[in-house]
Amino acid sequence: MQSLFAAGLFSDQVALVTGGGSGIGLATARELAYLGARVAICGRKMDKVEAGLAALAADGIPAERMLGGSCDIREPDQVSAFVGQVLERFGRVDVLVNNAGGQFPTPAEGMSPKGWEAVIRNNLNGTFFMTREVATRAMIPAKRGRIVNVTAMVVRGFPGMSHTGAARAGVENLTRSLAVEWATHGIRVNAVAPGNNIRSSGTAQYGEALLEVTRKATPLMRLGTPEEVARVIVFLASDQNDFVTGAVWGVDGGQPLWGDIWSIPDPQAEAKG
Ligand SMILES: CCCCCCCCCCC/C=C/C(=O)SCCNC(=O)CCNC(=O)[C@H](O)C(C)(C)COP(=O)(O)OP(=O)(O)OC[C@H]1O[C@@H](n2cnc3c(N)ncnc32)[C@H](O)[C@@H]1OP(=O)(O)O
Ligand SMILES: NC(=O)C1=CN([C@@H]2O[C@H](COP(=O)(O)OP(=O)(O)OC[C@H]3O[C@@H](n4cnc5c(N)ncnc54)[C@H](OP(=O)(O)O)[C@@H]3O)[C@@H](O)[C@H]2O)C=CC1
Repeated sequence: MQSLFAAGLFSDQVALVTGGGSGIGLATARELAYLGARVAICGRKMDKVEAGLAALAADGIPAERMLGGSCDIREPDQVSAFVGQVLERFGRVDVLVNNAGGQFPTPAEGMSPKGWEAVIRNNLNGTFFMTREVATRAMIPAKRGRIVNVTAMVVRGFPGMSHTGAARAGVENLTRSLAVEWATHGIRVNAVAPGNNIRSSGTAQYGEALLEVTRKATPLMRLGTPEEVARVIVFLASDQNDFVTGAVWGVDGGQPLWGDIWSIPDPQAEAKG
């Protein structure tokens, strides 16, 4: 593996990456580990976490520098237990990447209260629970930390997935609040918003036809990769970034600026039959 960043940039540091068993999370964990960090990854499904650990091992990361566990970020008890495991094993957390998340497509009018709540819990509540746990137990006592929240490109709303749009906007606002509240604790808090155009294990479920729609609505006329998102996350998580906090950085090929992204039906065309 080659990296844009200086070898050893994260030596002696510990990084916790939620949803680190697949996609953008795994690409981030790989880059951090390659740069010397000890990495802890988690997800709901242990088989995915184990596949992630195996991928890191295949890239030459020694077993003593990684830890994987099952943890549903929506459950405060599981979050507390996992953070406890990481602290017991590695003794500190320098970097937290809140990458775990996801949703399902549905028109707002057909969304049940449980469906709405499931996605808000997954993306907004889970991010807050993990952040608070890591900050209070590791970063605030150490007077040092870098948090990077992975959101989504929601500047034009998220028609067809309004629950996730609301949750991600909430995380962006949380990013700004905590950047100010915790500046005096030596903690920087930023967010990375991938465009809805990154080819990953996550977007595979949307199918090639929708991905083609989103590709054509991207000025750079291609889909992005998990590694391209990971590089921006890693920069923000590093000591090379010493004056950026409370920022939301898009990695989207210019998608917010141009093009019709959403394949939702045109209500007027529908009315005409
Ligand atoms: C239309 C616009 C599409 C534009 C497409 C553009 C191109 C792609 C852009 C993609 C951008 C984003 C990419 C990504 O985020 S990648 C990550 C991908 N991974 C995921 O998104 C999967 C995550 N999903 C989950 O983990 C779970 O589904 C979730 C946590 C969200 C819910 O699981 P949970 O176990 O909590 O939920 P329950 O099964 O208990 O159900 C609770 C209620 O929610 C309703 N529900 C759940 N899943 C679905 C579904 N797939 N479809 C419809 N409804 C769903 C369910 O019905 C429950 O409600 P009710 O009991 O009232 O029925
Ligand atoms: N790819 C894209 O185009 C875009 C992605 N994003 C966001 O980027 C992030 C990474 O997505 P991507 O890599 O593409 O997709 P993946 O589906 O590969 O990654 C999501 C990861 O999060 C984990 N996860 C989901 N919910 C939970 C939970 N409640 N607790 C713990 N872990 C959880 C999943 O593991 P498990 O299922 O085992 O829990 C999985 O490893 C997500 O937040 C996604 O919504 C945003 C915009 C666009």
